[in-house]
Amino acid sequence: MSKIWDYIDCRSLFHCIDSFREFGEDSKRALPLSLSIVQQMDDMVLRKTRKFSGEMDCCSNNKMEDCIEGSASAKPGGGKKKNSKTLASDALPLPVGLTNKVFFILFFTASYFLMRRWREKIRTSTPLHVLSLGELVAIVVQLASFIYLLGFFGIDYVQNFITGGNDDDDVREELKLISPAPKEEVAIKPSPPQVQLKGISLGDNEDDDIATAVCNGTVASYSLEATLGDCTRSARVRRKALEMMTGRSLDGLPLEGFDYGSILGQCCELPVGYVQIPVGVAGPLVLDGLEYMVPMSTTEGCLVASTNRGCKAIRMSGGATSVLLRDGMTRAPVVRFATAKRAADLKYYVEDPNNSEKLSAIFNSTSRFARLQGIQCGIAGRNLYMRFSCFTGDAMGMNMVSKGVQNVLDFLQNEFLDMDVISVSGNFCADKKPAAVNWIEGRGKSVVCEAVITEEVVRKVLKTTVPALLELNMLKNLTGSALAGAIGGFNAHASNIVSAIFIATGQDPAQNVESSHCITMMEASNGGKDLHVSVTMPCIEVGTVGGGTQLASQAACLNLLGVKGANTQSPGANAQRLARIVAGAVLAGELSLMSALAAGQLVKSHMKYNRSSKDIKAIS
Ligand SMILES: CC(C)(COP(=O)([O-])OP(=O)([O-])OC[C@H]1O[C@@H](n2cnc3c(N)ncnc32)[C@H](O)[C@@H]1OP(=O)([O-])[O-])[C@@H](O)C(=O)NCCC(=O)NCCSC(=O)C[C@@](C)(O)CC(=O)[O-]
Ligand SMILES: NC(=O)C1=CN([C@@H]2O[C@H](COP(=O)(O)OP(=O)(O)OC[C@H]3O[C@@H](n4cnc5c(N)ncnc54)[C@H](OP(=O)(O)O)[C@@H]3O)[C@@H](O)[C@H]2O)C=CC1
Repeated sequence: MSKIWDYIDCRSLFHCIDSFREFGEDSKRALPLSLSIVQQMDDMVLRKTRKFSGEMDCCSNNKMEDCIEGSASAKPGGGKKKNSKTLASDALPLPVGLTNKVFFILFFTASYFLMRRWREKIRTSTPLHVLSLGELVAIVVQLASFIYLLGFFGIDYVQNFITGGNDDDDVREELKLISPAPKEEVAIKPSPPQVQLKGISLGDNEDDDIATAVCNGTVASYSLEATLGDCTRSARVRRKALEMMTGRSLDGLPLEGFDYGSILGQCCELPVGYVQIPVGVAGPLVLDGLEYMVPMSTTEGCLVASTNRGCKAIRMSGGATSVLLRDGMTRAPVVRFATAKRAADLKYYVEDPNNSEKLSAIFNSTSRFARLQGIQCGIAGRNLYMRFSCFTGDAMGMNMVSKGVQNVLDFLQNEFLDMDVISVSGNFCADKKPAAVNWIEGRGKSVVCEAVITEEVVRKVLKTTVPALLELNMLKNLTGSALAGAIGGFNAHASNIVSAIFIATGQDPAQNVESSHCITMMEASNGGKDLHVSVTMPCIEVGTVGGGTQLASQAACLNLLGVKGANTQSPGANAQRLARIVAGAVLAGELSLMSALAAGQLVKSHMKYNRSSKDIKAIS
């Protein structure tokens, strides 16, 4: 019996039963009641018909992962099977809805008529089997409509019962399409052996046929995962289609050996393979009394060697120390009012300490970890920019802070009805762009890292002198950058180290822009004998959960550093440690490159480690 409950909306059915009771109690309401029953049954019919017509286009109406679940579990031929189902009503020339209405009205009217007649006969002691013409007609009508209704609802149920409920599975699949399921299940769903796609005929080599359909636009490339239910196969088919479309080979771009399920709905759309970037390791980096082997993913020869040399210099001088100055990710929406006065009203409202608790509660309710720290406002005419800053635990936090900001905007919209939300991001944040606001106020983790390098180490390991380094730093990193009008670029190559660690550990590489903001200071220490070197980096935007950090290779690199995943004891501690490591590695990189430049070693070293000695002509 549970099968039919799955099949028909229970609430509608109970409603129908209630209506039946009412019908018996008050026969005067027979017609309106039967019409309302018809309406309710019609809703059921509609749902049932939708199931067969396969009209639900999950990819256009639902989130990708929602529809993946449904289609990933679809049985072979799912779609076609649904289309080819035959209903009793198919035999009729009228639309299903209208036919149903007619038969329901006939059934209930005939039943009502017969019940009244039989009650009359019982009262007057007339034998029940003596039938008038009207009663005969009513019985025929009742039987005919009963057979129709049984055909529409009942036969299908009986068939299901006999065939083991295959069709029920279809219904469950349809329900799965509507309700999102856990992502993990999506990734591990076994692929169906055979697939039927609407409008294309599949031969022996299904993948080629599907690739052709992608090429000619019959099947959308982005819907392959949902349709095939197999992420690797989807990437293979998409890749084949791409080669067919462009006439260019993708040989050399690996396909196998990657878990495409792990990027679905989180890291990359339309995958056709993956790029291999080598990972080198520099270290040990001695930082805050601990040793780290730093993974760096790069194709710039010399970079890892250089950082490694810097690590050696730091280690031999007793290690580096770091300080975390602040930790808060930012997002700044822009809203517009009719006047600058109204924009200022909102500015005063969000800056009023009496409102901060309320706004924090609204923001914080969107996450277990996000905690609003403050809102900094900037006004341009009648437009208000609110730079929200929030703690984001071990996540880099952009999705998290955006979600919180959206919630606050929804609240503010009710308080300031004339507020026009232009965009959840108004560039006063500022994400992935060089901007003075980040350089001055900070974004993500602000870290300063320092070390005192002994004169002996400068001479023996770095092959230069303290005075040469002091002079170079002043003329290059400070004066030269000032002349260039730099914002946050008062360093030699912080972005080299930041990007390499970002790629290795699954950070968002575009955020290397502001994460590389850095001022490198070199000052004389111990009476001018030794070198005090520091890097101050106000915007290191890193996380150990979310984004690419969960991918196998990147997670392995985080594991190497001892900061993989969420820190359960102290949320945020892993991400903060990673930020300190980034700063420490930048310190090492700065020391080494600056020394190479001071010693006139740069070109020579790059000729050795960064230029191929192979015959390029022969290779290409
Ligand atoms: C290449 C070095 C390190 C040689 O430096 P060296 O002092 O001649 O090397 P060494 O053989 O004497 O070895 C010293 C230490 O360096 C390390 N080291 C040495 N070789 C290796 C290696 N193969 N692999 C790993 N580590 C290496 C290693 O720690 C070694 O100690 P050991 O282990 O022998 O006791 C040096 O010349 C150097 O650092 N050059 C600078 C290269 C650099 O930093 N490139 C970055 C890219 S430049 C750029 O993109 C930005 C730029 C330049 O445009 C920015 C700007 O405008 O300034
Ligand atoms: N939306 C945007 O504007 C932008 C997005 N991005 C992208 O955003 C992604 C990163 O967003 P981000 O918000 O960092 O990550 P996620 O969107 O993955 O959010 C982090 C998730 O991890 C959960 N979580 C579990 N444990 C912890 C913990 N200890 N600390 C923090 N969170 C934890 C959070 O829980 P809970 O649900 O309770 O918060 C949340 O669901 C990257 O892919 C990046 O490329 C980049 C720039 C802009």
